[in-house]
Amino acid sequence: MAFLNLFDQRKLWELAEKIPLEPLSERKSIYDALGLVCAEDVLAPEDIPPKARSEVDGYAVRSRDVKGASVERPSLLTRVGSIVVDEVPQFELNPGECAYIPTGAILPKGADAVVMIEYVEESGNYVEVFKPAAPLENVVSPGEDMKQGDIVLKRGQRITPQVVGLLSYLGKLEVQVYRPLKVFVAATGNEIVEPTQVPNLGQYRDANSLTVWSMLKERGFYAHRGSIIRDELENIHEVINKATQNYDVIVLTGGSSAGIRDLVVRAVEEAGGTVLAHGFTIKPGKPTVIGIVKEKLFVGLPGHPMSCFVSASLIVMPLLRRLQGENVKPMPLLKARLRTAVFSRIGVEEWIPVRLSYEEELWAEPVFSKSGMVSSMVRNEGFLRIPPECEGMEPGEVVEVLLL
Ligand SMILES: Nc1nc2c(c(=O)[nH]1)N[C@H]1C(S)=C(S)[C@@H](COP(=O)(O)OP(=O)(O)OC[C@H]3O[C@@H](n4cnc5c(N)ncnc54)[C@H](O)[C@@H]3O)O[C@H]1N2
Ligand code: MOO
Repeated sequence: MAFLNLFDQRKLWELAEKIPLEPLSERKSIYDALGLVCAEDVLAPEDIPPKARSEVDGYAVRSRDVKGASVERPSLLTRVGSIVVDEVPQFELNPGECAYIPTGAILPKGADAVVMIEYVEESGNYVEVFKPAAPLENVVSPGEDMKQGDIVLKRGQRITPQVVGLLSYLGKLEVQVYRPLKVFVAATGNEIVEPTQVPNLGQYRDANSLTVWSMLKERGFYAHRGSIIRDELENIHEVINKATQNYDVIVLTGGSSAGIRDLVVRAVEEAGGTVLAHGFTIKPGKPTVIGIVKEKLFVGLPGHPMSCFVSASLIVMPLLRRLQGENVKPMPLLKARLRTAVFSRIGVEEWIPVRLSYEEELWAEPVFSKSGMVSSMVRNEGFLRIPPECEGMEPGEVVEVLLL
């Protein structure tokens, strides 16, 4: 009987270990690498900054000279120069001396702090300083940002816009990245028709394969959507077999449950594959299938649109990102106070769509939803987590919410 032994979704990485996919890597321009996963440790080629640099517009000083300075008892210094932002100062500060310095410029020798321009008054060659400056105040020391040889980007880190900026700053214009896994996605179901078609009564347009295809593309995977597959064992296993020739991952939606038309598990076995898990401890998303066919990953997602989306978010995307070489961190959960009571079944981690509002603190209001409803995918702003050991939660309780 199906679903007597549910796989604990929190042990997903144990499944990942059993999947024989090794991502290949290639060198790419950093400007074509956004969203991909870094396949090397990138080291800082030199100390950054190479010389002490001012963080503000002000006066470079010797901190000792301005110790105890105040409006009543300013320190009087001699201005011996004015530094230009892209030049190395050619003079040194002796005791009692200061120099104008703009934000970003290199400090002259002898200076160890900068006083912001707001706290000084200049008259002729003299400068009155009304505020003390601690050693290194308003200064970035040599190598304080990055030391030569520091790992600034780790293998497994995703190339974000910030990473593109950092690598540009370092002049590292190419980076080794993992090649995106190639994923084949298709919907199964005799009642499912193409989005371009007008459905008859009892037919519905395909939402699922396009939700998953979009999620994959958003995360930088190479995703191809195949045409809708009829609920016939022969058809399904033929599509799986063919897809294993060109793709690393095959994702089918629908037919994953226990009904007579739910043929996905049988099709995996017919294609010579092994089912590693059928049924997970999450709701929606329970009937998810994970298997291996011809050394490729097979995923069967539930047909109910909400279940398909939740399973794709909590199982498929983390799993594929991990197999893609990414160092995947647990998804961050927000704390919110629950508006109305929710109930659940022990042993299952339930995800309830919620709307969020802010009244002194964050509040989560459950949104009415059923797994088979399509609008629930969009009507919510997050998912409230009911832990497996919990039967429900009371109004006012602090709960965890995932933003998807
Ligand atoms: N006797 C049992 N019945 C069901 C169980 C169970 O444990 N025992 N589990 C339920 C759960 S939970 C889910 S989730 C669904 C999943 O079923 P399937 O994966 O077999 O999905 P289908 O039967 O193919 O479709 C379900 C539903 O979703 C609509 N659908 C399917 N594909 C699409 C698509 N691409 N786009 C939009 N909508 C789609 C389909 O028309 C059906 O209404 O099973 C429960 N049953
Ligand atoms: O687990 Mo199903 O995925 O609730 O609707």
